Amino acid sequence: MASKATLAGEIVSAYRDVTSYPTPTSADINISEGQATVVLQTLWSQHDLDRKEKTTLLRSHTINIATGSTLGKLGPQEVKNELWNKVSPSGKLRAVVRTGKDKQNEDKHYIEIFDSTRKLKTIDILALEKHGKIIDNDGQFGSFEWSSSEGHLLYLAEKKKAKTGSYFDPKAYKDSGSGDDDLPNEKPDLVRRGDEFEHIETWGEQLTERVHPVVCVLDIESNTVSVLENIPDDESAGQAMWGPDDAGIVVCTWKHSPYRLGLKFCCQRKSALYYLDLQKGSLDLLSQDGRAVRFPRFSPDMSKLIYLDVPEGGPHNQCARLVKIDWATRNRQVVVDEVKHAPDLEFPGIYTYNLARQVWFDDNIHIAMSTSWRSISAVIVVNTDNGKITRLEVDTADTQANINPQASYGFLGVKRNVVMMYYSTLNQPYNLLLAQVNDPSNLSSISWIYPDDHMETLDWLTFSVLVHKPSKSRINPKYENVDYESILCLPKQSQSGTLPPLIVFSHGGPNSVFDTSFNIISAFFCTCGYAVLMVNYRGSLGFGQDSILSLTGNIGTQDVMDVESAMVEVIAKGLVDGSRIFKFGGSHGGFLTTHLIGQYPDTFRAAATRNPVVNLASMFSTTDINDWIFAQAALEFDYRTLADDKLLPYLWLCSPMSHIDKVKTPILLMIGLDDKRVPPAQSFEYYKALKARNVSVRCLTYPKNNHSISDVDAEADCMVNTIVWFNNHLP
Ligand SMILES: CC(=O)N[C@@H](C)C(=O)N[C@@H](C)C(=O)O
Repeated sequence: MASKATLAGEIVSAYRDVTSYPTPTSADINISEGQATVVLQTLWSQHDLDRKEKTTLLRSHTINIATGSTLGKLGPQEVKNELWNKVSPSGKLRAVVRTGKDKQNEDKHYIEIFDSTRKLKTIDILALEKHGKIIDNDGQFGSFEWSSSEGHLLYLAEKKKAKTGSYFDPKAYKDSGSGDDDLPNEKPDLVRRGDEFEHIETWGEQLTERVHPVVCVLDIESNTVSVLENIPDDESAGQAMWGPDDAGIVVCTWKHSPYRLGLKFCCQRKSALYYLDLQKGSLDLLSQDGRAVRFPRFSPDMSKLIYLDVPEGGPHNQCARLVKIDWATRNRQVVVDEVKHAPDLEFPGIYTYNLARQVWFDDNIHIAMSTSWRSISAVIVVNTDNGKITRLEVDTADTQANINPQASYGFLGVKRNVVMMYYSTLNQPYNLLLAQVNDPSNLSSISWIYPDDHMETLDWLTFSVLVHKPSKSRINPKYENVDYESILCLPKQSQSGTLPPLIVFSHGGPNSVFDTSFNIISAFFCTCGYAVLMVNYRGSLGFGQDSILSLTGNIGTQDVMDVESAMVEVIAKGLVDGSRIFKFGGSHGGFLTTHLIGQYPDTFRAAATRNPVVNLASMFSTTDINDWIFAQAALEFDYRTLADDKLLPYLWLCSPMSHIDKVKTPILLMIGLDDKRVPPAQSFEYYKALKARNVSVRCLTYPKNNHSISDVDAEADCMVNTIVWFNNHLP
């Protein structure tokens, strides 16, 4: 791999290198009772820079679980146009949701059923006109589940939309009964006249196609679809699962009224977990009032249901509780509570944006999941009877395994006690690992199987995790003991012995976290000769709920100073060149970037930022999550709240814009023109203010890109331009 890339061609090829490593996204295992051979199928995501898209790759490993030997490998092969692909509980059938277009270029969704030798049937599902598009595995609403009898499929789809037309269209009628229209009731295909331009509320950033998801059941025998009607019409449904004996379903819902607030990255939204009894048609609330819910999962014997909850409202991601419902009694019990403070390496609580579909071991007692544990992504096994938590990881004393003690792990699922995971580090791309764990209460002597040869270690990057204690003046009096961390990545030492320039990288959220997993951006910056300091300032996930709460009401000061002091500590170690410092980060990380160049105008050579929050006062009325501003500013929010004359001065003072007159640092602004979270106007406001002050600013705009600017070509352009911008400002 490259040493230092400086020319545009070298930078591009460095980016190609670091994006050539795929990331595992899901796994499925086929294992028959009593058999030693398992077939592990994994899906991976990889950038294809030439096709300008992310490709989904399927890999298949046949493994003898007793000996650990890999008997065969297939793939990677590309998977296209599949929304879901799921094997039935017996392993005999497979259901696929496939997308396509017809000759008129209209969207098609097909459900295809296979057995082991042939395709049994294809159902043209949209042609049935029962609902809109089927929802994919979007991490928010989508689920796709075989019934235990294998006769039905449960999934989420958009509610069927009424057809709308113009007042001037002779074929259009209005069915609301309020207008002056003659409405032939027998008309099967009503078209609502005059509603064609009605505003449609959506679930916001990255969920702009989600309006009103409903639960659907397909009867495979008769090819008929039922849309379940017992869920209140004012609630969108998601994450549906079959209950015991297929007699009902459990489902999460999110209320529409008074208006929808964005759901992406927002685990605290008002929501409920219900049981819908299909025979009685009744709907029972399972979750606790005032708690926001996610990820219901039944135990294999269907006697227990677990899910995660956090308080409703407040910061957008928080320490979650693991809750268990005993199905027979419907008794609800908190298995793992919120952790307020976790000194040193103690368990800091549960933090996750996702939960694997298969989390239960066969004993119906233990579950496994990924969670942030300070700056590491860990896999934990939880005893749901007594709440005992054990970390599931490779024993680093096992020299044969040769795994870095700071490695991050991700959990893919468990089936018949075969656990599927992956690990990686900042200098080692993702590797699979697998183990038979017959006694989940004893994780001490697990024989891990590595289905692939170990992925190479990238010798041009080294990293270390640093702990930072806030200095006396920076201690938060309400949360005195909260510390924080950063991860320092160093590029290969230059032959001349000169110290590398440093990029100070802050994450967004602010309630998210950097971990030691392989990170394309940091690897890329290091290949280009820069050291990277990834700062998990107070407020990051994985450090206890107190850390999250310590930041509310202190954004723009506590987080800014945490980042600046971590940087000063690292410079003092003499590992980086303190005279060549750069700042990078997006969203709330852009808020920190623009704050830092305003509050420390002589520190940074240049800065680059993606969709930065620059002015809370003007963002309030334009973002899909106006409550975010209130939560982070520790102000009460209800849906009627406005940024009025009392609040505006405060919001202004918390904002980077209030420091604009001090800014001297040249800055690159990268803007997703379809960003609903931090609308483009934020960056344009900053751009104009800098132009008017004669500060060097360059602005790149990415049409059809949202807040994450994650289209492959757009992301690549951002990364290469960032390094070119920094290189141009190196002395
Ligand atoms: C909750 C949320 O989306 N906050 C944004 C302001 C933000 O910082 N987003 C992060 C997750 C990002 O990196 O885009």
